[in-house]
Amino acid sequence: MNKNVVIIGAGQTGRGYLNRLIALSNQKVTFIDKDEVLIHALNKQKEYTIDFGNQGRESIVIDNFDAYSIENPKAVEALADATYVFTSVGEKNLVDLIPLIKNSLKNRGDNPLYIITGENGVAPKVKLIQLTQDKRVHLSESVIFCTTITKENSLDILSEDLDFLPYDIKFLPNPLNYHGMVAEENFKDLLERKIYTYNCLSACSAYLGYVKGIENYAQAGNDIEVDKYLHKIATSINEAIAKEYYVDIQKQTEFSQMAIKKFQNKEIVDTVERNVRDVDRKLGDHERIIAPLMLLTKYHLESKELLFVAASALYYGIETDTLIKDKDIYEHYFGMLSSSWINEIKEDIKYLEKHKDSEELRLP
Ligand SMILES: NC(=O)c1ccc[n+]([C@@H]2O[C@H](COP(=O)([O-])OP(=O)(O)OC[C@H]3O[C@@H](n4cnc5c(N)ncnc54)[C@H](O)[C@@H]3O)[C@@H](O)[C@H]2O)c1
Ligand SMILES: O=P(O)(O)OC[C@@H](O)[C@@H](O)[C@H](O)[C@H](O)CO
Repeated sequence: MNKNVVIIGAGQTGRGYLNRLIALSNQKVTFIDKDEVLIHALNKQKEYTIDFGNQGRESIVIDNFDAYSIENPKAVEALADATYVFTSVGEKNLVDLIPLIKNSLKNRGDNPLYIITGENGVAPKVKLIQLTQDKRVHLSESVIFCTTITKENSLDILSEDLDFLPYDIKFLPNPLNYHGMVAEENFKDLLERKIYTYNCLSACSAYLGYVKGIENYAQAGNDIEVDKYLHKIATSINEAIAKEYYVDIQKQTEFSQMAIKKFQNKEIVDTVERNVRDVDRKLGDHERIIAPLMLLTKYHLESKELLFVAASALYYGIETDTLIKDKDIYEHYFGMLSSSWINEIKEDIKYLEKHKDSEELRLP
C-alpha cells in the first residue's frame, strides 16, 4: 500500500501498538511528537524492539520510521503528504493538534486526509471536529484493546500479545488494509462498551490497588478482595450494559471476563501508577466510573463496590493534588449521581481517611 501514514504521538500506543500493526504490513511511517528527547532518541537509534515477555511471541524489531518533533517544518510536510494520520496523544491533548494539522492543510492538494484517533474516550474525535470545516478532512476512530508499556529509559516496549484494532469504517471510503485492523460497522457502541467495561474494570483494579498500597497492576487485580470487587462490579454493570446496548448478557459477560483476565495477567507487567493517571479525566461524566454508575441508575441497579471505586479515585486525586480546584468537589465530580450515592461516597472517603495509616487496608 503506497499511502503515506503519520502517527502523532510516539508513546506506548503509537510506537508499540499502532506502528507495530503498520510495520507488520511493510509500510513506512512518520512519527510526530512534542517530546524532543523522544524524537532525538528515535532518530539516533533508528530502531526499537517490541517484546511480549513470556507470552510465547517472538520480539519484533521496528525500523520503518522517520521521526519529527512538532516544531520541525518536516512534520508539517509529512502531514501535508499523508493519507492516513493516526493519533495517540491522550484524548485531552487532541485539541493541541489542531493548529499543526491546520497548518499542513495549507500545503496540501485536493487529496482527502483521514484522521483516525487511537485514544481512550467515548468520542475522542469530537475534540478535532473543527478540522472538518475543511472538506478534505475526515475523522474516524479506533479502539485500543492492547496494553503497551515503555521499558524504563528505553525506546523498547513490552506489549500484550494482541493484534486487533477495530476502527470506525463509516467515515472511511475504504477499509484500512493493515495487519490486525478490523472494520467495525457499529463502532460507537463498541467503543462505549469497551470504556464502560474494560476501562471501568481497569479503574477498579487501579484505584483499589492504590488505596491498598499495591504497585504492580496484575498483583492489584489478583488481590483476593479486589478480585471479589471486580466480579461483583462486573455482574452489576454487565446487566446494565447488556440492556443499554441490546447485547446478549452472555456475550457481555464474556467481554467482561476477557477484561478481568487481561488485567490479572501477570505476564503483562504493568503498574498501578500508569493506570491511575489523569484521574480528573477518568472521573468525567462520560468516562469509565460515572457513566457505568449512571447506567446502573437508569436500570434501577446498584453497586456499593463501584461507589467505593469512585471514592478511591477521588481519594487518589485528593492525595496527589490532581483534581480540578472546586469548592465542592463532590458536586463537581459526582453531581450527576443521587444524593444517597454521593453520601455513600462521602462515607467511603471517611473510611479511607480513617484507615490511611493501617498496615493493610481491608476493603469494606
Ligand atoms: N498504553 C496503553 O496500554 C493504552 C491502552 C489503551 C489505550 N491507550 C490510549 O492511548 C493513548 C496514548 O497513550 P500512551 O499510553 O501511548 O501514552 P504515552 O504518554 O506513552 O504517549 C503519548 C505521546 O503523545 C505525545 N503527545 C502528547 N501531547 C502531544 C501533542 N500535543 N503533540 C504531539 N505529541 C503529543 C507525548 O509526548 C507522548 O510521547 C491514550 O489516549 C490512552 O488512553 C493506551
Ligand atoms: O489509558 P488510560 O489512562 O485512558 O487508561 C488506563 C487503562 O485503563 C488503559 O490503558 C487500559 O489498559 C487499556 O485501555 C486497555 O483496555
